[in-house]
Amino acid sequence: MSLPLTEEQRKKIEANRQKALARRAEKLLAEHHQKPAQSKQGPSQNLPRDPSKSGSHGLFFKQQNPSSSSHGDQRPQNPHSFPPNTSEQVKGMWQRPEEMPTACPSYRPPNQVTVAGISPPLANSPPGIPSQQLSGCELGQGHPQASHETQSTPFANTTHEPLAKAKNFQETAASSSGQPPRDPELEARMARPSTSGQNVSGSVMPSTEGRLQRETGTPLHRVASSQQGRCIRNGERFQVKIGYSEALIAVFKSLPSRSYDPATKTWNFSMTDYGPLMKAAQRLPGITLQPLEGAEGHAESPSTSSGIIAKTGLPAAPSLAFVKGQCVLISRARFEADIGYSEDLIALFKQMDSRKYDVKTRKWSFLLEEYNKLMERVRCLPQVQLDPLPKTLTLAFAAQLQKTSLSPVADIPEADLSRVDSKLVSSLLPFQRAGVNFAIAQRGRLLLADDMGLGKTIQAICIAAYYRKEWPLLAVVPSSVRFTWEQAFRRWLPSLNPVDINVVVTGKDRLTDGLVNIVSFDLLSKLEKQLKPPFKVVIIDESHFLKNIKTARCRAAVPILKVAKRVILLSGTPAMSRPAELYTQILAVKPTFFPQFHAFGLRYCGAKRQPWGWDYSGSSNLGELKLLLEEAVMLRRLKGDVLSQLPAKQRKMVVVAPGQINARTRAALDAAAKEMTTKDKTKQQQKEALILFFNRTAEAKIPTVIEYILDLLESGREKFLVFAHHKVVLDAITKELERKRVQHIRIDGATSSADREDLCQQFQLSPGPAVAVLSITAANMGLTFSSADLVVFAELFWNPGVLMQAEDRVHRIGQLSSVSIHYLVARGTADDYLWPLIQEKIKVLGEAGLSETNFSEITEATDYFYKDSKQQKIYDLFQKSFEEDGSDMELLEAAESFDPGSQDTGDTLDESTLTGSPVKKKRFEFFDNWDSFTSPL
Ligand SMILES: Nc1ncnc2c1ncn2[C@@H]1O[C@H](COP(=O)(O)OP(=O)(O)OP(=O)(O)O)[C@@H](O)[C@H]1O
Repeated sequence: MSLPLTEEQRKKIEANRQKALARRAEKLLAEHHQKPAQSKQGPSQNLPRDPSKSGSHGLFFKQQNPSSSSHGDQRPQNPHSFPPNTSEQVKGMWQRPEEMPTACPSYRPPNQVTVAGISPPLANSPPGIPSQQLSGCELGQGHPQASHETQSTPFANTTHEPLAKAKNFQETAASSSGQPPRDPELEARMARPSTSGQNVSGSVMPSTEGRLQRETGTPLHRVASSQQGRCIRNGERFQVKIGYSEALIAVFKSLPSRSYDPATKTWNFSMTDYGPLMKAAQRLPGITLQPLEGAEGHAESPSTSSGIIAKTGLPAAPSLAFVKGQCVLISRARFEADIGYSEDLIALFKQMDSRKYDVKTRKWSFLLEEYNKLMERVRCLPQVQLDPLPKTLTLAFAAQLQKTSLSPVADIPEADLSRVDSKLVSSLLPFQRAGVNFAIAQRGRLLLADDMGLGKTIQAICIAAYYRKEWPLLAVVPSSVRFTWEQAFRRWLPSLNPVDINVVVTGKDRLTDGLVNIVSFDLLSKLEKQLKPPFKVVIIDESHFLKNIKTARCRAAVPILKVAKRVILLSGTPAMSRPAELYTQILAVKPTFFPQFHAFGLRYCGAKRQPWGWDYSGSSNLGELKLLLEEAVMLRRLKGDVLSQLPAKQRKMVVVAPGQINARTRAALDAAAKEMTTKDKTKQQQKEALILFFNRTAEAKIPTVIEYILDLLESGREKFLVFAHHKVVLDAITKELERKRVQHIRIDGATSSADREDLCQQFQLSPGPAVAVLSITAANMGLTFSSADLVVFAELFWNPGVLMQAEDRVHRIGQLSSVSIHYLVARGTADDYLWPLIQEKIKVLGEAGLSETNFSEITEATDYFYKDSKQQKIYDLFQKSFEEDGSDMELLEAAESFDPGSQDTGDTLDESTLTGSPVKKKRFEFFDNWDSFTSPL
């Protein structure tokens, strides 16, 4: 379940983000002023090849300079790059089609001339050059009184790919200065009066550029500013957004319908002036004006509006507008050209058999099998730059590029699972079996991102078991579920000898002792030196824990994953707020896809260059990212997709870490257990001992319970119920939720009836994350919490009827989902006896037809069998005590009044105990709706 943030939360998050950005910008600006020379010429800060060695991988990367590194061109690789000798063609100002390279034999664009040299010069600026970054350029600065200083283009902050054809030329011309490429012929021609005698350029150049030339002694081409802008339709009029250019303003002023809006500092015109304006703009050196989107067929488009030309007296010039765009994948079978208007391009598009025009988006799309043909022909249009699909995509969809399969989903073969324990294979639900097939088709490297509770564990164990010959296996899991994983291995792989399972509990344990080795994220970073030789099969549970490369856990895990042969990542919420969070997980599964973050950031994180570096916190091309992930990296099914295969309730026994019970509590527990089995005790004394044991159990479980709850929140669980019995446990949970500022309600024996209903409603209607902390005995009836689909029992209770009633607070009318129930069971505590007792009772009820569920079949297998007579005795005592009339009351009262502080065990509940685990770190920040990102387009 994943709900959107409230408006208030969004605002708060955005405000905080802006503050952080502003602080960072200030700091970097200050640094920049202190060391100007260094900032201009300092060594390039390339992204490291191995992001795991980067110290700056976070939401924002420090300023990079990809242009100067070996991987400088991190733009998508063009598999169809131009032959080097074509650079000469674009140096010349006027390029006739018949002079086109023979690489474009079939296509003849309409007879026209093009200005290659006026491609946006700043497109060549490497992302790392700071000169434009600090200029604070804005869109729409065509103010008549604007400063005459040379300004960067409004697009200076975007990463322009230069005309591929002009690459060599541009690299040499612009590499040292970052200035526009030189083309004397172009300059000479541009300086000539226009054929109409209306010397638009000439009227401007002497006054600005000529003056600059005189003052600086610098040739024109060195100081000429480049401006890129665009036309935006606004009802019957259109607006021009572009930086300041005196020449252009002169053009604007020559147009009859001109109007200047001081508020937006932009000029606008009626559509009758569109054609003349575009033509005049094309004649201005360094000015590139993107036409109105979807201007195809517009009677007044530049090259067809002869009527307008006659009206204004401007010459009939060929279409010289430079258009730039990119190819984007829109389905497994089709790609789209996301590009502005160009008559030639449209003519070319119309030659494609599979063309489709979307009137809504005004974009053309084609089958992938026509991709290569289209790209080849587009290269023949010098005034068009259509960036190819990233190489990663063309490789991932290679089959479709050859011959498009129109199937909306990939055909995945059925894997032969005969080598895996039949118990496991026969238990797989159909969608789980499909998950295993997908994993094996991906050669054991995938991100299994099924919704929570869909059984990622059983699938992961099956996939790992398929590669059993390559074991030993490493499973890296949150500390709170290490023993649950141990249980799951035992349950699903009976062929695995339990002694071969090694659960790493302390930093002194060996990581490689077992055939199956289970370790927490935090211990992994302490034990990483033991990882040689590397594990070939690795499972990472809750892999979103690795989203930030700066963390020790991620730095420890990523290198292991890169060299492992099989990598099984599991997460119900791989990214909670932004695509950048997916990067490390993609890197782990497919290290070759995006070896550098920057390329990923540019394509999918809406990377923006800021004065202080690159901001990767946004998102872009999400549909394409989803397709790529689904094709080659990730499998995600939502509960709703497979609801018919799920039971109404799924119970899970979570074995919580006994390692977190401190020595003092452990001693108290042992003493209480001993007390129960001491001979010659009266019945009353035995009962008192049992109550003490039960109370000590509550106290001992607190840290692990809290860790588990915080893990759930970090994993994106938004709304759930936590039932506990002892006041001390309820208090500790609510205190921690308050500390972490998690919305919560509490209903216990002290809550009035009126308040119960209000609190319940409050929880039901709460849009964001919320936890209901409930007393097992006071809130197990009469309340509806159907807006949650998860119930956690922090404590066990001896009466299964009460537990089931409590479960049914979410499993009731109004519940549309399958409900998950997690029972937290702590080894070495009263739970060892309560858990089998509960199961036994349910079995009896089931046999009598009084219970539709059977715990032992639905929940994880338990290995609670009593090895010695002492344990049997305790079990018997539990059974006897809880079956006798009145025992419940006695125990309830004892639990209510239990105060560990009064029994000199307060140290077990102090802050350090509660927060000594990794949970003390900031656990979650955003709960954006991941599903809106992954849901079908
Ligand atoms: N095929 C199955 N047969 C029996 N039990 C199953 C099956 N699949 C899942 N379960 C049970 O469903 C419960 C939830 O499974 P699991 O913990 O693997 O889900 P998950 O996808 O990892 O959820 P989360 O993301 O919340 O951890 C477990 O108790 C598990 O044993």
